[in-house]
Amino acid sequence: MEKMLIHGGKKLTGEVVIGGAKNSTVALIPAAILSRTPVTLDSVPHIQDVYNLMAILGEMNVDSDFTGNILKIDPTQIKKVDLPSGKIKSMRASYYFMGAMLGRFGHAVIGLPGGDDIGPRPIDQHVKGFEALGATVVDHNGIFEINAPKEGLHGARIHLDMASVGATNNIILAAVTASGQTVIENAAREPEIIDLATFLNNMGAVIRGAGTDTLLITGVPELRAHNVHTIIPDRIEAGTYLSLAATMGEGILIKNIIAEHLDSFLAKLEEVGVMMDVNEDSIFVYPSGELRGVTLQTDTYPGIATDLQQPVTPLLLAAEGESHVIDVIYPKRTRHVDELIKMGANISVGDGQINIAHSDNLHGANVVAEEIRGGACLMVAGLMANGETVISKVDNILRGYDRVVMKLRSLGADVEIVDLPD
Ligand SMILES: CC(=O)N[C@H]1[C@@H](OP(=O)(O)OP(=O)(O)OC[C@H]2O[C@@H](n3ccc(=O)[nH]c3=O)[C@H](O)[C@@H]2O)O[C@H](CO)[C@@H](O)[C@@H]1O
Ligand SMILES: C=C(OP(=O)(O)O)C(=O)O
Repeated sequence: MEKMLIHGGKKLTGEVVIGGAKNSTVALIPAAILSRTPVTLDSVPHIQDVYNLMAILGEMNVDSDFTGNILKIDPTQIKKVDLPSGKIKSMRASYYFMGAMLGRFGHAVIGLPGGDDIGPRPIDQHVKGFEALGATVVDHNGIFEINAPKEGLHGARIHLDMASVGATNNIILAAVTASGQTVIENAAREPEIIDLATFLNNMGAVIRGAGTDTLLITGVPELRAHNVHTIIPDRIEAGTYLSLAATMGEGILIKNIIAEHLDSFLAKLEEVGVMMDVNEDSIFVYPSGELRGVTLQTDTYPGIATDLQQPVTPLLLAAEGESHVIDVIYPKRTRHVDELIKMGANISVGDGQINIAHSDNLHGANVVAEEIRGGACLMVAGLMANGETVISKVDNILRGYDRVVMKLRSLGADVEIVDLPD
């Protein structure tokens, strides 16, 4: 089995360039099938999720070519196919094919991945949105069959019970070609939603209000791509390298960052005592001096992303005093805690929060990346720990971190992917 082998304890220096946002990319690729003309995406990250989405496109007779950072998608020969199993079950974001196929064909059969790795992830708000647009949705034990009425989808007013990123994007995908106007209230405001809306608007869609909590969508008959769309930088990848740089860096420049997307996280890093120069599209992180424990609570955007609470944990282990992490989005996102304890970390879960005490003697261990950000946390901890760390289920890291081994090695890390028995 492929594992990540780390010999930790080495100080790191140099520069790293952040890739395109995974959470934009996994929405933009399904969105491409709404176009009647070929689509070109730039700044596409080299991550397993992209390769899996390309395989799904292939099943729909949609050719794609990924060279350098450019992904070309040709949906002109697309075929309406049901996707109950296979690659579609390899990632959560497959659910975007529901909205995209509903918008393109008025019909979708999509199997969703089972098992929860960060706590419950219902899609009731996606379903509520599709139904409001006139569709019928039947759940055949995890395979969702969705059909538009004979006359096609119609605009509707939809109030989301929570500001769900996935539901907001999925409803956008279905509504852009519905007849009439759709209003999404309590919409998610994440930058990746603005990226999707920009991409669709450039193809002729009419979406107003992206980035606010109210979206107005006026349906158009069809979409056509004309321009290359450049994906926004991955703020979660950036936050992970910021945490690493503050923990183990001897001066690291992180390039291709939109600092505004990380505002609340950067403020928290400053509270910890991290010294940074925030420039127009890069951040330089100085070697850390004294670091202080803090209380960190996740929130929807512009709050601190749940996807950063695990990657920042090693930094909090390095800080003096106690830290507390409260994840209100995914309270059960704690699978990294037992693994960190194997490495000698003083960390526990209790009272609905993660309690972290200063741990200055982390040691290497055999640990498991049960999910993407838990895996990123173990990777940073492994780089910090003395001795050898072996991370299994490394595919969970590789599915969302662009060329991570190459990037870490360029900073001087001793890290490689190796084939080791379980
Ligand atoms: C591909 C992608 O973009 N993934 C991100 C997206 O996931 P995803 O879009 O799946 O997350 P949501 O924003 O939908 O989930 C937020 C919260 O709402 C709940 N909920 C959501 C939908 C629903 O129908 N019913 C419901 O109860 C979820 O259980 C969760 O507690 O946003 C999450 C929260 O920022 C991030 O951790 C993920 O990295
Ligand atoms: C949970 C995440 O991703 P996904 O929604 O793709 O599972 C994540 O990126 O942290």
